[in-house]
Amino acid sequence: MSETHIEIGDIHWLMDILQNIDVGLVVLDRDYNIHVWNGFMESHSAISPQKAKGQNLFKLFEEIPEAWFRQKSEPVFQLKTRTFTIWEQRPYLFRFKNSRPITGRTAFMFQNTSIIPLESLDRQVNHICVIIYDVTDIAVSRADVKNANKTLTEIQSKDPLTGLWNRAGWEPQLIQQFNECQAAGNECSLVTFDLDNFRAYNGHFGHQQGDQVLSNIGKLLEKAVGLRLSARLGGEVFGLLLPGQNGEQATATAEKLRRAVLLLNSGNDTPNIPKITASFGVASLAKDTHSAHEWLQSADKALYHAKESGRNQTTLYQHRPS
Ligand SMILES: Nc1nc2c(ncn2[C@@H]2O[C@H](COP(=O)(O)OP(=O)(O)OP(=O)(O)O)[C@@H](O)[C@H]2O)c(=O)[nH]1
Repeated sequence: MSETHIEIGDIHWLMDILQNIDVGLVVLDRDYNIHVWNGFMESHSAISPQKAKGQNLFKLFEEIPEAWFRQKSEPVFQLKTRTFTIWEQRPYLFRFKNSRPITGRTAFMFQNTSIIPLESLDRQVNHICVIIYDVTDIAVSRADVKNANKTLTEIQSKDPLTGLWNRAGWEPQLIQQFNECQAAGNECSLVTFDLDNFRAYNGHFGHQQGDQVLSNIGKLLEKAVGLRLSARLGGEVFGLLLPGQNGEQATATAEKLRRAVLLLNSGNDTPNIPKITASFGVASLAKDTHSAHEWLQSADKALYHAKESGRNQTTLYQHRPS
């Protein structure tokens, strides 16, 4: 076999590899006209090499932002260095349909690209090669992990029965309100409330109906102050923040809620049967309230007082005169 014969064989193999390799290969000249368009590009774009060759890249693919792509390619021509684009910055260079069977949930193919200089015999770079990698699997699984983390955070911070924050989810809101209102000198009040004799209610009506009551309380709170500011702090204990309300106004809001809780008994007028009622503690934010924790403790003390005074009532925490 002569040397020339082997070289021709090599080129033949190289052409085969170029055609069949599972990455996109595109050679462009300085005017961004296409010189090479391999099998990967043909099968994903449905444009044959015959049709692609000689065409201007930006005319053939109008979705490619010209200024951005030129900025990525010019250093390759001028400095003979490689440059890259990654899917996190721009999901794709060519808008190809996603053809992956497992990660088929995304409509398009995520791509990373490398742009490499092609030197001619006189060492000039008049052509560049754009290599396109399909990274859809990586991008989709990264998005799956992100979504799973989001769901996990939600599970950890939300109460599934009422849809309200749980204590862990609510604490950051409480701390934020505390910090913001203290810094700005704005009024804000905190209310905690606890269903009365709920053990007896559960004992009489069953746990499932007890759950329904808790869920209805959640709806009342969502309607009254919204999901962001209210929480189920524990079994039958709830909390809500009332920005802009001083102690007196917050007491009026708590009383309104207390009456709304009473309305959950409609249809249950029989004497000696447990009724749904709740006791409320209100604490306005005072200048000498040192922490969100102390604020919550003040509301809890007021709630304890309401319980001790006979339940189904509201107590406003009395700050020491300054
Ligand atoms: N149905 C239901 N009941 C719950 C849930 N979480 C806590 N409870 C019930 O709430 C009741 C709380 O009982 P206690 O702490 O004795 O309080 P109480 O009976 O409400 O009495 P006071 O608070 O003193 O008025 C218990 O019977 C718990 O089982 C829940 O998710 N669903």
